[in-house]
Amino acid sequence: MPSHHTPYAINVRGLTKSFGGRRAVDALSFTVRPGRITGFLGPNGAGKTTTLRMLLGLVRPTSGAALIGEHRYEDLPAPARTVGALLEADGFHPGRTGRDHLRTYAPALGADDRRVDEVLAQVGLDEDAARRTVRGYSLGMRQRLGIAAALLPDPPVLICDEPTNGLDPEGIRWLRGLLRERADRGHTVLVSSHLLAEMQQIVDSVVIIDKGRVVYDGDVAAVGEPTVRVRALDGARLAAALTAAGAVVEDAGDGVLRVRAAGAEQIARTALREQIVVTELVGEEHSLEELFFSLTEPGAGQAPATIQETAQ
Ligand SMILES: Nc1ncnc2c1ncn2[C@@H]1O[C@H](COP(=O)(O)OP(=O)(O)OP(=O)(O)O)[C@@H](O)[C@H]1O
Repeated sequence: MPSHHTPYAINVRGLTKSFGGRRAVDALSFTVRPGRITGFLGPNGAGKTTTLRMLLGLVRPTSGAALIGEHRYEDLPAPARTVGALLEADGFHPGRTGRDHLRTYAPALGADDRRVDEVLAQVGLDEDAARRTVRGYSLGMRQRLGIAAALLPDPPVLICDEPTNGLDPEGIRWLRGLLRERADRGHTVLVSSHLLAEMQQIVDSVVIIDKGRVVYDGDVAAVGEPTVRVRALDGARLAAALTAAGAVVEDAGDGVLRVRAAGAEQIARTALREQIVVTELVGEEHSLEELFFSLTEPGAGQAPATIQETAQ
């Protein structure tokens, strides 16, 4: 049997799910690597929850595969110990205390009472909270309890659907630390969310889907990298000079160059040295939010974007 510490990638291959005649998930393919936090983003109805449910063996794919490592969830030797999942934070018995809730699940997951107390502490539910019935929990406390349940077996794969729901800014910071710690231990972490600004702070990679298809799959660091938009009378010569100086230059069409790895001042100095007239020079910041809307707004292209393409 694989040890708790065996890393598992998540492999989604040609995954399709139709409800009636409608494709909620449409030939989706992406990989979630261990040792990173991957965000799974998309507008309402994009197919995020359906995809996560297929990964957890709760929904049967129409075709394609949703694999943990190379196995379907139900074919894993110890699925519940391998994959921790936070789906919706309302599957709790309202009359049961937080601690009792975890104790109910613990034996099947190979966790003892000490582990229950450990995860309660990890999610910031103190002794008073642990003794209270879930009926009196706030949404944020329920979310923390759901995360505690997912962490009980210390699983190498953690899948969370909208984990920031109900968390205040402090709670979001705490969640970020918790997910980071798991990724740093080589675990696989997949988190779905609508909260793009927060996701940009939390995740390393992002898979954006829209209408059941991947529209972006890449590093968040590449999304946030600033670029400079330049227009010059002799664009081709300026591009060559900038490239020679170590910048990454892309022809954005319509006479515009998009430059990376060089600031506006360096570009202006290069143009001055080469005696090229610059007619436009604008710094551009790229947020995940901006990318998200450019890819998912009505009329946005459906082809999977590369980092180069999305910078245009
Ligand atoms: N059991 C079901 N029967 C019929 N249609 C469904 C079912 N589950 C999901 N759908 C449809 O599939 C599409 C994708 O839904 P899904 O919940 O996966 O999207 P989502 O990205 O998680 O959205 P949200 O952010 O709103 O939760 C939607 O059009 C939804 O109505």
